[in-house]
Amino acid sequence: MCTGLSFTTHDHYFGRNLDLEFSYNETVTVIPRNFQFEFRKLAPLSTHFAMVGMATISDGYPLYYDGTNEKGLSMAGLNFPGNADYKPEAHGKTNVAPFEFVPWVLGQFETIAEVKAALVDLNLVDIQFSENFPLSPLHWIISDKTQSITVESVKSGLRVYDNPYGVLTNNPTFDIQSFNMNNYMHLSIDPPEKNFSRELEFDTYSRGMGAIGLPGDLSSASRFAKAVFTKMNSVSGESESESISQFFQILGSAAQQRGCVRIGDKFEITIYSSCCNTDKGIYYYTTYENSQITGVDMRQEDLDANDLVAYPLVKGQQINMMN
Ligand SMILES: C[C@H](CCC(=O)NCCS(=O)(=O)O)[C@H]1CC[C@H]2[C@@H]3CC[C@@H]4C[C@H](O)CC[C@]4(C)[C@H]3C[C@H](O)[C@]12C
Repeated sequence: MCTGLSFTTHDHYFGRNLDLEFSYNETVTVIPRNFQFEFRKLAPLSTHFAMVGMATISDGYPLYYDGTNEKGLSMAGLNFPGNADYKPEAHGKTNVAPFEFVPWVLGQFETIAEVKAALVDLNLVDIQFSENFPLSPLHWIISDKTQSITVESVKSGLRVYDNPYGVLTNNPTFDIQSFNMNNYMHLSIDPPEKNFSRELEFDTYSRGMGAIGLPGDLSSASRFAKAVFTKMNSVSGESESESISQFFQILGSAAQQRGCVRIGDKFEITIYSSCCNTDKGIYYYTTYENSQITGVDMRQEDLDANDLVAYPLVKGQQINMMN
C-alpha cells in the first residue's frame, strides 16, 4: 500500500510513502533535458523537461515510481490491484505503456490543465517493460501547484478525476474513496458537541475527542481518510524546514510499522517517504531505518546533459551522537 500527497505552504511539495515488503533497488534519479526517452508506440522524446524522482533503473531506463519536473508538475504511481485494466493498442490514440506514463507526462507538461487536455487521447496500453518487470496494476496522482487529479485505467476505460484532497492511496476506485469521505463529515479538530441525547451527561475527558471515529488501521480506505483529515487540517509555517517537517508528519499519519501487516512470511513497511519541493526541484526522502532527511537538488546537476544521474538511497540510521 502507499500514500501520495500534494501540499502547499509558501512553496509546493509533493511526495509519497512507498509501502511494500521488499524493494527494487530504487534510486533518486535525475533525468536531464537531453536524455533520449524511447517509447514503445510513440516517437522518442529527445529533448524534454528535466525531472527528479524515485526510480529503478533497468537497461539504462528509469522506471519512475514518483517524480517532479523542472516546471513543478509531479506524479506518483500507487498500487491499484484488481481495478487497473490496461488496453490493447488502439489506433488513433496516444498509446503509452504504464511504465512510460511518468516520463510521458513529466517530460512534456507544465500544468494540470495541459495534462487533462492530453489525457483525452490517452490509451494506457498493456505492454510490460520486460520479463523482470511485468505490468503492475497502478493508478496515479498528478499535481501542479494549484490542483491535483487522479488517473485510473479501469475496465470501462480511462477515468480522470479532480482530486480536491491532494491525497491518493490504493483501492477502491477514486469515486468510492471520495464517497466514503461522507462518513467522516462529523469529525472535528475541536471538542465534540453533545448531540447524542438531551437526557444524558457526557464529559470531554480528553483532547482530540472531536476526531473519534477517524480510522487508525492500515487499510487503504482507512489511510485515505486519515491522510485527508491530517492534511486538510494541517497547519504549517512557510519556511523550508517547517514545511518539509509538516509534510513528513502528514505522511507519518499513514505510515506502516513492521509487524502490523503480514504478507506471507514478510511484513509490509514504509520503505521510503519522499517530499519534493517542486518549486526548487529538491527531492527529500527518509527510509524505514534512516530518519534523517536526505536531499537531492536537481539544479545542482547539468540539466542540459544526456545521461541520467542516480543516487543510491542512504538507508542506515544517521545518529547525531552528543558525547
Ligand atoms: C508495488 C509499488 C506500490 C506499492 C504498494 O502499493 N504496495 C502494496 C502491495 S499490495 O497491494 O499490498 O499487494 C509500485 C509503485 C510504483 C511501481 C513501479 C513503477 C515503475 C515500474 C512500472 C512497471 O510497469 C512495473 C515495474 C515498476 C518498477 C513498478 C513496480 C511496482 O509496481 C511499484 C514499485
